[in-house]
Amino acid sequence: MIELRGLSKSFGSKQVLDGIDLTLAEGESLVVIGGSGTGKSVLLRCILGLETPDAGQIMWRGAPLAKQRDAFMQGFGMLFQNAALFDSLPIWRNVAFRLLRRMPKGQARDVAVAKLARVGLGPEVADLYPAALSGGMRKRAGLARAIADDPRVIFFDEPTTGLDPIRAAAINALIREIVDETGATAITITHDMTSVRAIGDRVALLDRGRIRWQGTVAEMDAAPDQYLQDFIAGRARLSYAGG
Ligand SMILES: Nc1ncnc2c1ncn2[C@@H]1O[C@H](COP(=O)(O)OP(=O)(O)OP(=O)(O)O)[C@@H](O)[C@H]1O
Repeated sequence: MIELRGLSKSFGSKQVLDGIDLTLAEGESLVVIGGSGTGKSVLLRCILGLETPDAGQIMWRGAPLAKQRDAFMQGFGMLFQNAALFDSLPIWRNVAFRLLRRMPKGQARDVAVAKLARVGLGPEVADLYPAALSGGMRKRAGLARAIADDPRVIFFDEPTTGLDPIRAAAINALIREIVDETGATAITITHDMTSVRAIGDRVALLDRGRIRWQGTVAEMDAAPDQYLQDFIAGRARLSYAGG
């Protein structure tokens, strides 16, 4: 459904992506992991059209994504790293942001309240402003916004950053349920191995601009790649310092 072929991107003399090949089937949940600064965000930004790759292609449903950008974005939802809610808008308007462009206010509000319920937030939250919500609730509201327009493709950017382990586990479980329920194709970027196991069908490890390893979550633990195993276990080696 989404296919990256030989995707490369440099900033000045720094080659960030160096020939990424990655295929994602419809309804699949892919988790991209990798050390800080390995280009995970740049990869997402290329798919979103916010960066122009130097080389390579991004295909969607068999044709170049760049030529179907509007159709892609219409069926797309995203949970941003820090939920990225608009502070000046009540929660329901944040959730209904896109819906308000194409349906009456009352109807958009009803959908927003239903999506909030799906992520475990009651109707009393709808009229609160983001500042009144805890970090976990903001994440849930961000998730409600991501699914408000029933997307076919969802990106989750560091979904558990800033949450305690129990709230992180709840968000991971909720994301997995939503991905299963909607059948949406999902790409998640994370450092959190608990998220990888909870959310992913497949994992791709990004290292020095390339996909160093990819396979199913089940294959990951037995994979004979030392760096992958150190990454999973959170083991440091001197050779990784600064890299
Ligand atoms: N617009 C830009 N101009 C110059 N360099 C950039 C730009 N965007 C990203 N980079 C560089 O590209 C590299 C990869 O950045 P990216 O944000 O994709 O890493 P990441 O894997 O998402 O890291 P983290 O896990 O820390 O969020 C970094 O060295 C970063 O400084």
